[in-house]
Amino acid sequence: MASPQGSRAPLEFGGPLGAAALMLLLPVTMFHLLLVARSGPARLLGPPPYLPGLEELWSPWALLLCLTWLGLQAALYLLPARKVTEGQELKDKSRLRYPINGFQALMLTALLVGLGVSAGLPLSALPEMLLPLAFAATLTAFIFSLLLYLKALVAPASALAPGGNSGNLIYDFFLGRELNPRICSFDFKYFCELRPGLIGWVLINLALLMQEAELRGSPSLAMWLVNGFQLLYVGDALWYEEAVLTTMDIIHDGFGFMLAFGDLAWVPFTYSLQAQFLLYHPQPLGWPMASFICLINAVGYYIFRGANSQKNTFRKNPSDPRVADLETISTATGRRLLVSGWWGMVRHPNYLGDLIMALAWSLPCGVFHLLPYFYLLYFTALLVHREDRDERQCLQKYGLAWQEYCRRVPYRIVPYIY
Ligand SMILES: NC(=O)C1=CN([C@@H]2O[C@H](COP(=O)(O)OP(=O)(O)OC[C@H]3O[C@@H](n4cnc5c(N)ncnc54)[C@H](OP(=O)(O)O)[C@@H]3O)[C@@H](O)[C@H]2O)C=CC1
Ligand SMILES: CC(C)CCC[C@@H](C)[C@H]1CC=C2C3=C(CC[C@@]21C)[C@@]1(C)CC[C@H](O)C[C@@H]1CC3
Repeated sequence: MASPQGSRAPLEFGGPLGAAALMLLLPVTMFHLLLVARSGPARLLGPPPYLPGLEELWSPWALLLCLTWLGLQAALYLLPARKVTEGQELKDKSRLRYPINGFQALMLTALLVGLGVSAGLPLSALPEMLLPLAFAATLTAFIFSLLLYLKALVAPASALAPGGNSGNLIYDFFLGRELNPRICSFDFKYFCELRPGLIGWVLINLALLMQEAELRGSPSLAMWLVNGFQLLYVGDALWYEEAVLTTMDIIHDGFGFMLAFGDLAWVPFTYSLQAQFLLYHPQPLGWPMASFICLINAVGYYIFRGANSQKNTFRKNPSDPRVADLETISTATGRRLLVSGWWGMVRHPNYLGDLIMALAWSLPCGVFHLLPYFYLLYFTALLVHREDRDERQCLQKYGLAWQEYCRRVPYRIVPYIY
């Protein structure tokens, strides 16, 4: 099958073999983490405490809950939005329209959950259901990816993603064939990237905090910090929702198993690992250390937000007074590249801020277990790989100008180190 560009895009993620391995490895890792987090020794690198049988994984109630959650988030997505914005230009020169109401969905979910809890909804029972819920989410992601693959078979060539159309079934199923699968104006990738998984993540965190309060009288300081930091991160992503429209996931990647599983299962069940760990392994944390960790998170957030906002402002309007004085390089495409400000420090300052925050999310869990640092380790690998993919795409897009940028700003993520 020809790629939509006529020539085949180079294979990523180790080709079909790498894709097959990841499809197996990612769910296995997620279940390993869920099992180990609740075990006494909580050893990241040891074997799981036991292997759960199907009766422990499969629950029709969990599947129903998972589908109800998706239905609720879809209904909130369809509510009137404060703004409808246009995405990047597509190959056929058209632009898709996207509702900007993610933050509103977060607030309405908080309201509904608050009403539910005060009416007796047993939210603190959620942690006991994490295993069957994760299984239901994985199953849903798998079936959803299958439907997306089938939908792509009847999509016009112009709707296909640059990668994900190699002709190899496993590779294409993993990467995703269609760039922006939609039914009417409902955009599946945009919806999944920001709503059910991210909001589900903070809801699971909250349930863990409530269960800790039930078990020990009140939530620990460590649990408050993890909940607060991660709520800030999710709130920020939904507040600046429009920025996701320029990420490579939306512009470049198809919607397949990688993103469906990542969004619907991986994010809520592994990103909540620190809170899961704290429920079963309470950690003493004093105010001086807590203040220091808050400072680290604040520094990370400052860099992350500063860098992302600077680029987004510049891309929207290069003459905006907040960015008009920054030094730039012209490119043959007509777009310019920032070479001063945050983007003159390293080539991905936003990744640096994100990694500093990831460290702050693990530190409340102490330094005697590796498990709560899983996110930091995985995220470092993800961002290094992502940075490499982005560099290749930018080199292709900007050619000599990108080489000049790399010469002027030699470090990728960490100044003087990487
Ligand atoms: N928590 C998580 O699991 C994850 C979080 N993230 C976070 O999401 C955010 C978005 O990340 P991501 O989509 O990977 O990438 P970026 O937001 O870093 O976007 C990269 C793009 O920015 C543009 N760009 C690069 N350099 C410059 C420059 N000097 N001047 C102007 N534009 C430039 C290029 O696109 P163009 O020129 O076409 O505009 C490039 O393709 C980040 O903060 C990241 O940390 C990302 C992945 C996972
Ligand atoms: C499981 C796989 C190895 C990879 C799955 C990757 C996905 C989990 C991530 C790909 C890009 C993401 C982004 C975000 C969350 C994680 C995924 C979906 C954000 C929404 C997180 C908040 C930031 O402010 C914006 C991010 C955009 C990219």
